[in-house]
Amino acid sequence: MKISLQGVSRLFDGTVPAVDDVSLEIGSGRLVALLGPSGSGKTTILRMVAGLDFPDRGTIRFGDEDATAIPVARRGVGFVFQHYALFPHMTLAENVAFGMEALKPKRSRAAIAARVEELLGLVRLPGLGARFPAQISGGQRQRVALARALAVEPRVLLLDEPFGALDAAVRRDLRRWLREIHDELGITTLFVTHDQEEALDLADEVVILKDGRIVQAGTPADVTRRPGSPFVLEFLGDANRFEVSVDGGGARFGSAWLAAGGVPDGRAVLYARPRDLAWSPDGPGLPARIQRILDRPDSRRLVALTPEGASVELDAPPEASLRPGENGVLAALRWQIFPA
Ligand SMILES: Nc1ncnc2c1ncn2[C@@H]1O[C@H](COP(=O)(O)OP(=O)(O)OP(=O)(O)O)[C@@H](O)[C@H]1O
Repeated sequence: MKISLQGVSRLFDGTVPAVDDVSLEIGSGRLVALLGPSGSGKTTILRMVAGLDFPDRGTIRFGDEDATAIPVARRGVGFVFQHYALFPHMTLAENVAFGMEALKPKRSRAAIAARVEELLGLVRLPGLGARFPAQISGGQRQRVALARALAVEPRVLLLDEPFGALDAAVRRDLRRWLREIHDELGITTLFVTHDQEEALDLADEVVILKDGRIVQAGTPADVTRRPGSPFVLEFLGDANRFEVSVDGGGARFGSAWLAAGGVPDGRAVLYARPRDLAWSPDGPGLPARIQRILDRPDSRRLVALTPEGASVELDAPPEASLRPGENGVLAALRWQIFPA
């Protein structure tokens, strides 16, 4: 089921739109993430797709059908929200069966019981139907919430920060698991998160929002390799920012000359992520001094200070023999320049 939004706006108080002229297509069977800072309009878009809220302008189509004014009960969507808790007084099986009792045509009790067991198996919790929500972990509860959302055979699955309340390791596990389930079922899914890593790991396509507008959309590879603006570049991950001056297609970076293709002459901003800078004892680049060395399980990070007092972070190979206080140069391996 393809979903399309055309020129959708939502004004709550009539002044600043929470969602501002958003046009977006979610291809059938795709998993699309809405990513943006707090207040950028993600939840409002999701609620309008669900039929829990309605646009002031624009249309929402499900396939060829105009769904803009169809209420939630007739829209055929399943949702999982961070705080859309399971019913605590019901067993897991009763929670999953909850929406199925209202399905038409009516299912027999045996058919419902069989489907509940099948769904608990799908979310990798077979045989736990008799337990209560308090007797399972937070991660398992969100898996049951997904089984409950799937029980009504939705045409579309909507997830709003479903793993937001869980710790980092559990979130990573659930992310992989959700992707597997999605690949198994192929159900069109819209996922809201403010966690860049989650969106990039999980989605076929990432839609980045700011102040109710789409600032960039594309595959994870597109948006990370070709961020269209300083906002997207900074929002997607750690980046060092240097003020430079572009002159004749290049910019000076210490003693190095870096290409600035397409950027007009004048003041500009150069960005380099920690992995895009290398430390070397000498050679072309920006002079700096190592201030701190941060050894982490998956990387080694240097914090270096330039003579102007700017603090720069860069990755270094774990085996390099380096010491705080050492002088050297920052060499740029990859960079991006935007007009200031
Ligand atoms: N019911 C409402 N009445 C008035 N303003 C609202 C309402 N719901 C949301 N807003 C406003 O709309 C804007 C977008 O909110 P929304 O919840 O969609 O953002 P979000 O990107 O999902 O944020 P978060 O990540 O914090 O959940 C915010 O400025 C918010 O204050």
